[in-house]
Amino acid sequence: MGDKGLSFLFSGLHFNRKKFADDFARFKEKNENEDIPETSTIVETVKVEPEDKLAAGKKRKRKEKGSAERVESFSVFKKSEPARVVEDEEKEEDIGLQEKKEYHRRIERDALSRKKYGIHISGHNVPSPLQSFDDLSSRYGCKSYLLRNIAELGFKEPTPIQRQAIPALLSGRECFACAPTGSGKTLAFLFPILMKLKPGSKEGIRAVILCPTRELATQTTRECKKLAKGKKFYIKLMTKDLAKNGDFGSMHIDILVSTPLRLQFAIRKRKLDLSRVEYLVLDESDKLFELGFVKQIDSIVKACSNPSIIRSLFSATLPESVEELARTIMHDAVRIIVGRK
Ligand SMILES: Nc1ncnc2c1ncn2[C@@H]1O[C@H](COP(=O)(O)OP(=O)(O)OP(=O)(O)O)[C@@H](O)[C@H]1O
Repeated sequence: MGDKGLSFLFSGLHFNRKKFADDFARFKEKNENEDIPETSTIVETVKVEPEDKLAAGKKRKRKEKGSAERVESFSVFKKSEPARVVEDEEKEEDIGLQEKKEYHRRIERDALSRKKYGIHISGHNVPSPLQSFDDLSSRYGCKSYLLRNIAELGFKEPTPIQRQAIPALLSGRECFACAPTGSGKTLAFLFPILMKLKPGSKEGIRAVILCPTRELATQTTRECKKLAKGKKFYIKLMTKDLAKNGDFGSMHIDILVSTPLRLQFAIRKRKLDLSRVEYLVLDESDKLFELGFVKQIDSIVKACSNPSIIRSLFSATLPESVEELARTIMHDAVRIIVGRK
């Protein structure tokens, strides 16, 4: 480092080299030994440059932006961050609060509606009952052909069991429904099946409806066909002949209606495959038990091995045996009782 450099920094100062000869020599020696570029030495010695540089940098920035803006933006930046967090939290709280309010309003509305129609439920998070058949399109995107068919059949309003069982099944919940004879249970389980299944699929049987008697099975098949009018659903009634001689491997069936004995026979003797069944309905389950079909039902439930199957039990009365079965075969079921148990 030359003397020029030093004298530039300390210009205006008189430096007595004689008086400080020793210090000067040591200072010079140190610099020469370290072999560090001049500027670094100055930085090291003066030890103010980093701050100065920072200040200079800041000044440069300040100049570019203008001081008023800088102060403002700085203070805005400093204050706005925490403020935004608070705002966000408040917003979230607001949304949370609104959701909670909406949730409680819905609970109240549902409770009033259920009271009005004599619907009693148990199970967690039970979907709202239908206010009208129109809810099916607004809430569940029901196809217009189904609503048209219902209108053609002269059904204007859903019956109480339909109001609660249809949304439960459409929400993918297993369902255990008890309502008096003639209260429209058939439509309550057929409607969600027709809404959810793709018609004319070649995947095999995807819905099984078990009825305690041949007459009831025939009646249910007829009703199902009426409701499905306009869509190419393969809806089959398990007749005696079909159970004995049916070539189920080459047959298209979407929905199968049967009595337990015939169905069990077809499973055993005709290798009927029920592994793709998505909906299994035990209609008039109280009668199914009265007639002693426990063993057959058991093997049918086993044959319907699809893990995502939705099982439902519909019944006019609720004996302990039916409740017991419901508990053993259902998961997270919604229990619906219309009127008195
Ligand atoms: N929403 C509705 N509005 C008017 N009539 C209806 C409605 N739903 C079903 N029905 C009619 O009510 C009658 C009884 O219905 P359904 O046979 O389904 O009753 P159920 O509860 O299954 O009786 P059961 O216990 O004898 O099987 C049928 O003629 C059916 O077409």
